Amino acid sequence: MKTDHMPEDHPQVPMPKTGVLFSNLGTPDNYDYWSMRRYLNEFLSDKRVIDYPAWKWQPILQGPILTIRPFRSGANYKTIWNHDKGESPLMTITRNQVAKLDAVLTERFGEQVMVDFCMRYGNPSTRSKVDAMVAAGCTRILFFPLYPHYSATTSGTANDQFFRALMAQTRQPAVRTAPEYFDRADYIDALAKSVERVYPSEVDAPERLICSYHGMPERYLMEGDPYHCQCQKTTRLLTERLGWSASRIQTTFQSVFGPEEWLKPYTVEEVARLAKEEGVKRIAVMAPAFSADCIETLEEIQGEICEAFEEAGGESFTYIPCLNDDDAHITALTSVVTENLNGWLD
Ligand SMILES: C=CC1=C(C)c2cc3[nH]c(cc4nc(cc5[nH]c(cc1n2)c(C)c5CCC(=O)O)C(CCC(=O)O)=C4C)c(C)c3C=C
Ligand SMILES: [Fe+2]
Ligand SMILES: [Fe+2]
Repeated sequence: MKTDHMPEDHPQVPMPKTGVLFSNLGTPDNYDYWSMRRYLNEFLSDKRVIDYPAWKWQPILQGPILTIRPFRSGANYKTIWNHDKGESPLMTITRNQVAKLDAVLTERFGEQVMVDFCMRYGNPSTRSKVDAMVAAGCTRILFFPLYPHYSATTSGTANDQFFRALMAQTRQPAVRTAPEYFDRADYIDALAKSVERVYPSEVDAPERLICSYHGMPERYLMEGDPYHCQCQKTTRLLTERLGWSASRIQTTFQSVFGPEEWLKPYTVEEVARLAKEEGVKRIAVMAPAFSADCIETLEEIQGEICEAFEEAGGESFTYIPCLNDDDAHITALTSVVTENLNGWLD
């Protein structure tokens, strides 16, 4: 943008825009040892994720964990890798979601809105996308962590990284962060529709529907992280929306890491217990804490957790995919965005 009173050598001032920057967890650039090591090192060095003092944790992380885990996790990533695109499913799905959100938001608000995504760990980095938005003229940014539930280990650290990126800006934009949306009717409705696509009514339903949420150390709940309570509420609201009997739908937590007690019951133990002790033969599992399918759903749920159920005597295991780029999901996310742009873009 140029105006008459500007001297010839005045820096270019772009037309002001409003940015909507979605943020997901991040994923390795590849599944080889060094890509995995780089990703896990960044992730597991984050104090919001693992809060032990560095003098105690770093020797363990840099020693045994980053020697062994990159091989193990790399082998798991290889089984789910999107070889055509050369990237992990989390990356492909996040890009597809954000392309749809961009189309809807641009149709609604025109070229004054700029929509993009970044990752908390790895690429595209939060810093690079904040730099790009500011350079493109965004004088306002709505930052949107793509997690339905708030946890300091996910949304909290995503926001931290956003604020770190702002520290580097000469011309800081005005900013907002989007709130969690675990109890919104449109998000619950999107979850319910994903169940009803597979089981149109309770008559068709399996003996149990397991809502398996990513876990975290129990200690974090005691220290005030609201994630556990928000997960429980999502299951309750989903049960009410589906109209199924409450005893058919359960909450469990997966992906235990390290020696501490994590939120319970553990999914892998509960599905085995159901088969062994209650004689349950048919279950379905869904993962409402994940906005996109990823290693934890495609490999852990459909691999390890499914095997635990079948080895314990279970016969039918169905995985209900995450909301990904479902239309109902895009509608729910668009509503959260438009509500949080209120007064900026109408
Ligand atoms: C070690 C502590 C971890 C905590 C606490 C944690 C919380 C947490 N994570 C998600 C969402 C995702 N996690 C993913 C992968 C993943 N998570 C951890 C550890 C913790 N997560 C690790 C070590 C990994 C890497 C995979 C592995 O090596 O096994 C992913 C998937 C990434 C992908 O590329 O597909 C997501 C998404 C939530 C919602 C959450 C909240 C409590
Ligand atoms: Fe995780
Ligand atoms: Fe709780």
